[in-house]
Formats: sequence, C-alpha cells, structure tokens
Amino acid sequence: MSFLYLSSGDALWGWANALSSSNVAIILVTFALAIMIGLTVRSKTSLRKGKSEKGKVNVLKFHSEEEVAVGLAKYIADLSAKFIEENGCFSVVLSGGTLVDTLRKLLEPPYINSIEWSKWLIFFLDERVVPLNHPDSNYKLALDGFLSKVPIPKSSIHAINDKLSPERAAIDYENRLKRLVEKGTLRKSGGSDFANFDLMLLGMGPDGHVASLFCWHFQRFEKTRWVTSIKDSPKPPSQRITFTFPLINAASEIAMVVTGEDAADAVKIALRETKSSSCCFPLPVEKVSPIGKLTWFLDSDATSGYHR
Ligand SMILES: O=C(O)[C@H](O)[C@@H](O)[C@H](O)[C@H](O)COP(=O)(O)O
Repeated sequence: MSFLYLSSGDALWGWANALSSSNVAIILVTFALAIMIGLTVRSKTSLRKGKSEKGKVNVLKFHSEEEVAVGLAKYIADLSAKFIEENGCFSVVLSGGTLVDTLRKLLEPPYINSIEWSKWLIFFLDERVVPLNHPDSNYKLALDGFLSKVPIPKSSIHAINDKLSPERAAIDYENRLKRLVEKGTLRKSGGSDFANFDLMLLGMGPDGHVASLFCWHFQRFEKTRWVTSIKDSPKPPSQRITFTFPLINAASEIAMVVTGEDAADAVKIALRETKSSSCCFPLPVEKVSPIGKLTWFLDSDATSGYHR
C-alpha cells in the first residue's frame, strides 16, 4: 500500500520516518536482489540472442564426393570474387587431409582462368612440424596437389618455419599473423583483436577433431593464443601447430568439408542429430561457430543416418 502514496511528498516523508533502520536494510537488500535478478535475466537473454544471431549455418548435402568437389569450387570462386571486389585480396586458410584433393575442380575451367589467383593469400590451419618437403607436411601436400598448379605468388603463401620446435613455430606463426594485421594485409575481426580471415577450409576426423584440436587435449580450450602447439597428437605425426578456436571462429566464412562414412557419427553429433554418447563434453567440431557463416559440404556417406 505504501507505494501507492509515493507520489505525495508528505506521505513519502511520513512513510520514510516510520521505517526503522532494520526495515531500511531489508528494503535495500530487496532492491539489490531485484537488480541482480534483473541483470541475470537480461544477460541470459542476450547470451541466448548472441548465440542465435552469431553466424548462419548452412548444410549442403551432395550425393558423391565428386559433387562435393564441384559445389565447393563454385562456393570458393564466388567468395574469391566477392572478397577481392570488397577488399582487394582473398585470405584462405587450408587444412591438411583429403581437403586438398577436394579442391581439384578449382584447377579446371572455368575457375582456373577466371579466379584472380594473384590476389589470394594462403595460410595453414594446422601444420605438422616436419620439414616442408617431408611427405607429412601439409604445406607439401597443398603445394603438390594445388598451390603449384595456380599462379598464387610464392610470397603470398605463408608456410610455417620448419626449423623451429613446435612451441617456437606456433609463436612465430602467431607473431607473423599479428604483423600482417598491423600492416593491414589481414583485417581484424569486429568484436576482438583476432585476425578475420575470409575463408577457412576445415576437414574433420572421425573423432570430431578439427585442425589439430583434439578431444582430450587442453589446446581446444585455449582462449587467448592465436596459434598453439601439440606434441602428442593422436593422429600422426605427433608434433603439430594449430590455429585455436578463437582465431578459427573469427573467420568470415568457414567451410566444413567432410566426406566418407568414417565421419558419419561425428557429423550426426555436430548437427545435433544425436547427443555425444561416450564423450561427456562437446566434440571439438561442435566448437566451430564463426562470427560469419558456416557451410557444411557433406557427401551421402558422411550423412548416412543424418535425416534433416
Ligand atoms: O593435418 C591434419 O591432419 C588436418 O588438418 C586435420 O584436421 C584434417 O583436416 C582432419 O583430420 C580430416 O582429415 P581427412 O580429410 O583426411 O579425413
């Protein structure tokens, strides 16, 4: 009832006088609690909003790996034209594994002639710490299967320093990326200081790993480093460097390119068709959530059991 009279100065004065100091304390605590509850509800709402507004997810299902390669080439060529028109260059981050082979349609007409290759900048999402001419090197894989067949200037291909230890190679690569941001060669992501790559091309292992971020390794929880190292990778070779999730998720576009039935279970989990069963935490792939857009390229083997 008292609150009904708050508009009247006299009533307010009388009401206030009537309060003992303990009543004042109770009212202050009540107000504080109300403000805290209000803030909690607000922040939960904005978190939910933030999550749903973050990036768009597009799932493209193709019958065969060949069709994935065709669809991926068109997607990359379109992005190349868009980003070169907007910014004068196109920064592309490559994974190892089967991805490089899936890029093969870019080496054919019309793309081989229409893409402005001289404006591409190439980076490596993860790299095995071996000499660059070693059969395990992702750089060598990309060079032999793709980069040597297109006119991308050598100076635009950013390989790791293969003379360094994994820790030092990761620090060195991170520092080189930071210098490229300072020089304006790479853009900064809107909401953070991380570099904002135009396109990251990711593969995924059957255990749901992406880059060299594996289930049982702390590197997947890294929050501040851009690039980190691992010395006991479950997928050989054991010594690697890898982009971290904050850097991965600062990208404008991420393509998750997954083919073959080995990966089908992890695909189902990542696309929320089933819950993680044996793992009591999200798979690394579930942490892929770019500020921009995420597009899945899947063949029918990788989607066996995925119904949506
Ligand atoms: O260097 C690596 O091993 C990778 O970058 C790794 O993350 C790879 O992309 C996945 O393991 C998928 O590999 P596949 O495409 O061969 O299945």
